[in-house]
Amino acid sequence: VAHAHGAGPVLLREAVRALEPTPRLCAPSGNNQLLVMLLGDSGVGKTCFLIQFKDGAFLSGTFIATVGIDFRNKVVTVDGMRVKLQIWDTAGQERFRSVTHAYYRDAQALLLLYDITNKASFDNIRAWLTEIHEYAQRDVVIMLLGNKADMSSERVIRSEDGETLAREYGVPFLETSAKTGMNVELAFLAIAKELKYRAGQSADEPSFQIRDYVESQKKRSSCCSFV
Ligand SMILES: Nc1nc2c(ncn2[C@@H]2O[C@H](COP(=O)(O)OP(=O)(O)OP(=O)(O)O)[C@@H](O)[C@H]2O)c(=O)[nH]1
Repeated sequence: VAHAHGAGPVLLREAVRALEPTPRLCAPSGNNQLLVMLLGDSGVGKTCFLIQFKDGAFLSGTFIATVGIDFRNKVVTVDGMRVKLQIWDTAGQERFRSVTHAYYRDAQALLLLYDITNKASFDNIRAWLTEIHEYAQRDVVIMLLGNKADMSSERVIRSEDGETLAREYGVPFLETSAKTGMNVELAFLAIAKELKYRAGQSADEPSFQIRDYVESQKKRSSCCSFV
């Protein structure tokens, strides 16, 4: 019997879905559809992050590990233009890597998550970036996200550590919470803006810097720590 996230027998839903073929994902159908992929270790909160963005809800309770790959669509408005995001939620578990690798090359943007309460998930970010450089498009937009920022009492990775790592790799960084929704929408909007800017870049358009945009828009805390 396989185990989900090393924490008990595989739940029925996972067992059933494991028998299903990997879903066929649509290729981009035009300039207004963007393919975004969520990556990171198992348990960092990728599925919850996507559900929070899509439905404004948080799935608490039993953790059901994603099998292979899943996706959701959401339309956002960026500078007055409707953009359809097709967001692929990948399984963080090692045993599904060969499945998810196959999809990297189609993604225009990658949200790479770690869990601020889990040091291993942060330490593994370098390995994830190595995989990204091996399998993804060279000009893919990458954003580093330190998720579960609501769990301040269990924090083991300081915000500065996330910022330093992101700076080293030249990618924007945000701390997020799939539970409270902190910075969740901002992460997707920043990516959509960056991709739209790249696609429509013209000489008279003021230059858009995703890192400056994220810095100016982000919420530093999910709650009331400075009140
Ligand atoms: N407090 C808190 N818990 C979270 C947050 N995000 C996810 N969780 C919890 O973390 C656990 C794992 O979340 P998932 O979204 O299933 O993790 P995942 O990264 O999709 O895992 P895999 O599918 O195995 O790759 C669940 O029990 C969630 O309820 C968050 O922002 N804050």
